[in-house]
Parts: sequence; structure tokens; C-alpha cells
Amino acid sequence: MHPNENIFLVGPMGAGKTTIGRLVARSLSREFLDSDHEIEARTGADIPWIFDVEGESGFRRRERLAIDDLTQLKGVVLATGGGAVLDPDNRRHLGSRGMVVYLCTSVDQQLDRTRKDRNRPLLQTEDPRRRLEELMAIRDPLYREIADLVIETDGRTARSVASEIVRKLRLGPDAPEARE
Ligand SMILES: Nc1ncnc2c1ncn2[C@@H]1O[C@H](COP(=O)(O)OP(=O)(O)OP(=O)(O)O)[C@@H](O)[C@H]1O
Ligand SMILES: O=C(O)C1=C[C@@H](O)[C@@H](O)[C@H](O)C1
Ligand SMILES: [Mg+2]
Repeated sequence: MHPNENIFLVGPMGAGKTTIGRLVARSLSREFLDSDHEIEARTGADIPWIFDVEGESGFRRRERLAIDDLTQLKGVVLATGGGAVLDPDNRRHLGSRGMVVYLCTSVDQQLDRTRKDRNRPLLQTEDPRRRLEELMAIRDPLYREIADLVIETDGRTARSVASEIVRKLRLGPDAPEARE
């Protein structure tokens, strides 16, 4: 993989994009960025505040600008927000400006990983399972549409997923499995 090539992580809430992205960046000595963090820094407010005050559409507008800017950098590892793939411009930019890695995760695992966190406005509902299932039905095909690599994360540690990504990016998607 060329050092200038970007790595973009996509997938649903709780897939581990932020956690695993950080590990992949460290292992490849790359800069790590996260579009959710970038949006919060640019706005000077957190994501729940943006959803409250500007609605989801206000958040998506900010997300589109952030993704367009961040995907123009070179040689970075970028974790995206779970809904970034909804926008066709975002899909075009992610798909054409770097290697896209889809972190695949079951709804059960997502629920487990997001249970304690109040930072995801879309999950502040009576039935988060149902919400996650609805989002997955719409988004899974969109993640797959732009993915160069699809990696299963269920029941695995973040470290094991990160090393699989690094190995496959270095050796190609058919690289033999490493023993863990
Ligand atoms: N493979 C994993 N094994 C165990 N725990 C994990 C794994 N991946 C992530 N986690 C934990 O799950 C939680 C959510 O992970 P993380 O914030 O990285 O997800 P995300 O994909 O960035 O979600 P979002 O789209 O909401 O930003 C964190 O507490 C993290 O430590
Ligand atoms: O799945 C989503 O739509 C979201 C995921 C998070 O990463 C944040 O981008 C925000 O909470 C919305
Ligand atoms: Mg994240």
C-alpha cells in the first residue's frame, strides 16, 4: 500500500471505527482522524447538542463538509460516522479517495458496545434494537457498495481486528489468516 493512500473506516455505531482506526493508524505510523470529532471541534459543540439544535439534517450538512475536506488529505486513517454513507457525495469521496474498510457488526454486538453511552442521539429511543435493525437494513448495502475490504468484528478484540486490517492492506484481501 502506498504511504499516500488513505484508509477510511465505515460501519455502524459500535462497530469500532474510532477504536480500531486509532490502532491501525498507530501500527502504520499514520495520522488518525475521526469525522465525528472533527465536526464537534469545528462546531464547538458535541453531537447531541448539534442534533438538538440543528436536527439530523444540520448534522448531515456539517458531516458532508467534513468528509469532503478530510478525504482530500493524504496518507491518513479516517474513522467516519455511522451514517456518513447515506450521502451520495460522501460515498463518492470515500470510494474514490482511499481504501474503504467496512467493519461488519451484528445488532446484538452493537447494542452491547453502545449500552453505556449517551452520546449517540439516534439511540436515545425506547427501542434501540429496533432502531439499529432499521438503520442496518438501509445502510448495510451502502457500506458494501463502497467497501474494498469487509471485516467481521463480532466477538473479537479491537486489537485482533486492527491487525487483520493492517495485514490485508499490506498483502491484499486474500492474505492468509494469521494465528492469533
Ligand atoms: N472489537 C471490539 N471488541 C471489544 N470492544 C470494542 C470493539 N470495538 C469497539 N469496542 C468498544 O465499543 C465501544 C464503541 O466503539 P467505537 O466508539 O470505536 O465505535 P464506532 O464505530 O466509532 O461508533 P460511532 O459510529 O458511534 O462513532 C467502545 O467502548 C469500544 O471500546
Ligand atoms: O449512525 C449514525 O447515524 C451516527 C453515528 C455516529 O458516528 C455519529 O455520527 C452520529 O451519532 C450519527
Ligand atoms: Mg466513532
